[in-house]
Amino acid sequence: MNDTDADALRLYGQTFPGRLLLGTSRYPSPAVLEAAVERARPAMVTASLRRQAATDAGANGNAFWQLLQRLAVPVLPNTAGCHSVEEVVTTAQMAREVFGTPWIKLELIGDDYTLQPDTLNLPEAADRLIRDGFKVLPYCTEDLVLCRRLVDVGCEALMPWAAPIGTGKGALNPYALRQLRERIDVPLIVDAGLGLPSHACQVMEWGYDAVLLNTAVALAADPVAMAGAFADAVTAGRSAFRAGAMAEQESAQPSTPVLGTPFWHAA
Ligand SMILES: CC(=O)[C@@H](O)[C@H](O)COP(=O)(O)O
Repeated sequence: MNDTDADALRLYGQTFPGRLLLGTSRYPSPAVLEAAVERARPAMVTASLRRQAATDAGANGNAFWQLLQRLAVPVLPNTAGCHSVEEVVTTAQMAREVFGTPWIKLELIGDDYTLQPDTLNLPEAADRLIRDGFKVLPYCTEDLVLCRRLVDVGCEALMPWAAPIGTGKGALNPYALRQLRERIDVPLIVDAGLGLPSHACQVMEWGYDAVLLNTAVALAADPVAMAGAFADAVTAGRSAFRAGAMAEQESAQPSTPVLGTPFWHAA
């Protein structure tokens, strides 16, 4: 086992080869999506039972399923568009049948304008899914108490947002995200709102375990190149985290200390 294998992402006891997860919506074409996935080699790709419709990326339903199979990347179905616990449970059960996987990205939307998760009902939804045998990755906010509650009901990994979905703003609340990283022991995947590779690198430097993103790649002028840039940024951020960052200083510190007498004055 080399160093990379030893540092592999582990979720619910399963090992993944990378730390970038990619969404599959809003690409200019299925061919571009395929090329972006080949470039980034994501650990998982998300798929929405409800939204992956004929109009999405110009693909019809069947073509999309065939494309997913060609990609040969584990699929993470999501419950995008669900507004109640009952809707979540039904959608997740259908997704399990269709995609043949117990993995589910739990999305329970509480506000249609901000697409903010319904933080009050999320633990109940997660609890129901876990009791039903799902491996649940809940899309949540950076609220520490909510995250603890999700862990309490059995979530073995969480997906706090950086910013609202599709905004590309990067981490809006660095303080809370860093606190969360320090206070929660399960793997944390930053999901939503990352717009630049530097945003992804930053959260990885803070010790986040992975990132999930869609819009920043799909809507880039060159999605394939941007997929590669994000993959590189995630790797760099992880390496920096493992290397251990220096402590910030409040004042200048000479990087070349001046000690003793210069050798040319010594004689
Ligand atoms: C793909 C997916 O699951 C999205 O719901 C996810 O939240 C990505 O967000 P961005 O599009 O902001 O990257």
